[in-house]
Amino acid sequence: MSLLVSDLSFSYGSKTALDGVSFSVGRGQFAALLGPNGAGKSTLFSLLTRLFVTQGGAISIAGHDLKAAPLAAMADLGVVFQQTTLDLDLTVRQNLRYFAALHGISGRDADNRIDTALDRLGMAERAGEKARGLNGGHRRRTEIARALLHDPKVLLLDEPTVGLDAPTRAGLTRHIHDLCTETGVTVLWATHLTDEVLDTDQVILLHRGKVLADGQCGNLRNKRPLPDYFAQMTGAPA
Ligand SMILES: Nc1ncnc2c1ncn2[C@@H]1O[C@H](COP(=O)(O)OP(=O)(O)OP(=O)(O)O)[C@@H](O)[C@H]1O
Repeated sequence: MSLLVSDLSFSYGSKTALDGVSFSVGRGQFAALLGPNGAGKSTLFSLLTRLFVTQGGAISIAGHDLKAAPLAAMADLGVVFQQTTLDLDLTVRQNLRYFAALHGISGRDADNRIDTALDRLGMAERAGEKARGLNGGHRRRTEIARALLHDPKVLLLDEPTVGLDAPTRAGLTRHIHDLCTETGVTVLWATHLTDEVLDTDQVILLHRGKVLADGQCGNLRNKRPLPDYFAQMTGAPA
């Protein structure tokens, strides 16, 4: 399994945010972490990215236990945070070069990786543009390209389409699905938007800190529209 989460729990003081969360995602799988506001998605991402320290349970990334082998685990992890983290005064290529350098990648190797990543995201022609001049969708693509530079085996995206219009959202969602198929990268995509999920995707339905359902979307929804299934399971509108 590329991503393994076992019996994970986390509390903010007396407030339980995650309660015995377990799931696994296989290589090249697109998994949607679906949950209404307050379900615990951001807390889970904070634990997966080591912003928070795990209180109970375990996380394994590409076979590396996050606690026992944090550097190896993080080397196989790419992350796209909800808030943009680009330097708007730098060009797309400069933003990516800076990140590559942080990973010890420089020179021709860095440039080759940057070209490949930008090409994959349909951003090759924008390499010389300042990030400030890009629209929201292209900024997101730049961040995804950046997250792929070090060839991670697992890519986490925390509500990556927030603030984007419908066609841009659809394009980005399609791109990431293609990426799974073409490169074998494993994706965990947090969202509360059911139209970003395909029937062949794995759905991990999180609600009030617990996994309510985990399976292939088509099987879970069983011919019902996904928003109906989501609403029935969580009591929240999709
Ligand atoms: N710093 C904090 N202190 C106390 N409770 C918190 C804190 N951060 C989150 N919570 C609570 O923990 C639970 C899970 O929150 P979390 O932000 O992980 O959910 P989420 O699914 O990411 O929601 P959203 O989509 O609104 O970000 C919620 O009940 C939330 O109110």
